[in-house]
Amino acid sequence: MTVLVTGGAGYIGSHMVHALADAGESVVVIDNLSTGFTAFLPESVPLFIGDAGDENLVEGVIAQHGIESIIHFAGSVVVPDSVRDPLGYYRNNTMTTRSLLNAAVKGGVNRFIFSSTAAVYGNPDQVPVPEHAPTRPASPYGSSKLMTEIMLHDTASAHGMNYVVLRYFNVAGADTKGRCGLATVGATHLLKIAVEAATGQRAKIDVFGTDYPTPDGSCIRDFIHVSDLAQAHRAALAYLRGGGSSITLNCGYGRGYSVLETIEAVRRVSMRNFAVSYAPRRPGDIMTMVADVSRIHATLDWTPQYDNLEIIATHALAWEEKLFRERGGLPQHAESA
Ligand SMILES: NC(=O)c1ccc[n+]([C@@H]2O[C@H](COP(=O)([O-])OP(=O)(O)OC[C@H]3O[C@@H](n4cnc5c(N)ncnc54)[C@H](O)[C@@H]3O)[C@@H](O)[C@H]2O)c1
Ligand SMILES: O=c1ccn([C@@H]2O[C@H](COP(=O)(O)OP(=O)(O)O[C@H]3O[C@H](CO)[C@H](O)[C@H](O)[C@H]3O)[C@@H](O)[C@H]2O)c(=O)[nH]1
Repeated sequence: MTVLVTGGAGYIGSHMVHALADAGESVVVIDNLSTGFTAFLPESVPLFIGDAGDENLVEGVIAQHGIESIIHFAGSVVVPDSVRDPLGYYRNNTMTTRSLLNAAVKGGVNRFIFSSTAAVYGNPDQVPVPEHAPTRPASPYGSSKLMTEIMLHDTASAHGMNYVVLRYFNVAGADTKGRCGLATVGATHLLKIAVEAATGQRAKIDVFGTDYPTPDGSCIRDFIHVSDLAQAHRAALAYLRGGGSSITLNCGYGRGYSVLETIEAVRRVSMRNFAVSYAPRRPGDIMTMVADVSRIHATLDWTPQYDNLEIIATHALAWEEKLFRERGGLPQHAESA
């Protein structure tokens, strides 16, 4: 009963690996380390450094380790990069998953959990967004994930596989034991930028757009703590092991916070009054993105532990302070100090 985690050395994947290992599961990782870190992994977990789309590698790992389920995080994740390099995103997200699925089918793996994204919805007509909302991705990143969802659905129907697609909303926070967190150089996530400002690595944070028709004029997001997200995957695994049929689920808390509220939360928990400046809207931003979470709660045995913006901000800050200390107090990017 071994679980294969692709992209297990990355931000979310490493939390998944720790959650599985903490629960006594047998787990192996395939990661090409393009954006991952070996230091995030427990020493007891075998790491195969290679491509999740390398069918020979995957078939070998499936056979050698008796893989019963695959949790697939490996991929490229930066929305603006996908606009510049759509074919790179279709290769590393869509084509890689096609090869991975082919190896899974050949190896007889019939449980598959896939990291999808709220970006598949594009600009939603209704908020909170239910899973049956129209999918109109506004970027090649979102399209590459939606194409993968479709491919997974067809493959599962043809080959007796069951899957859970998890559409993540805004993932944030870090492991409470400090074992892993967001360390990607150049990450642009709001909470990451805010904690970089709070630790003095940035002179200020820009708020992209304060003229939206929202209560305070800034965009609204549904933040989910990365450790709760990992536990949602464990619940999805239990659901599939219990004979659950294929399903797509939103992963969020179902509650939105504005960009300004989020920055205020980081100021409060850090007790540092870093500068905030108002900047024009960021092209392509969606005004309000909040998950309808009724289906995930009706389907999975999952109770979030960290559904609180200040707790998420506290954990993100603690992780950033650790990274900053380890770099000897040097900012992540020379240009941002
Ligand atoms: N972070 C978010 O807010 C967010 C939101 C929605 C969905 N997701 C999805 O979650 C997954 C994980 O995202 P993350 O934030 O942890 O990103 P990440 O970049 O930290 O992790 C991706 C991991 O996959 C590895 N990888 C990339 N391509 C690979 C390949 N072809 N073969 C093997 N390994 C490969 C990288 O080295 C890295 O360890 C991605 O599929 C992403 O699209 C993330
Ligand atoms: O320095 C910053 C950074 C972000 N923002 C704002 O904060 C909000 C959130 O931005 P993020 O970049 O943190 O996240 P996104 O909502 O754009 O995208 C994230 O969530 C999506 C799902 O909703 C996708 O999964 C995507 O991969 C993931 O990065 C946006 O309004 C953005 O304009 C700022 O104002 N200043």
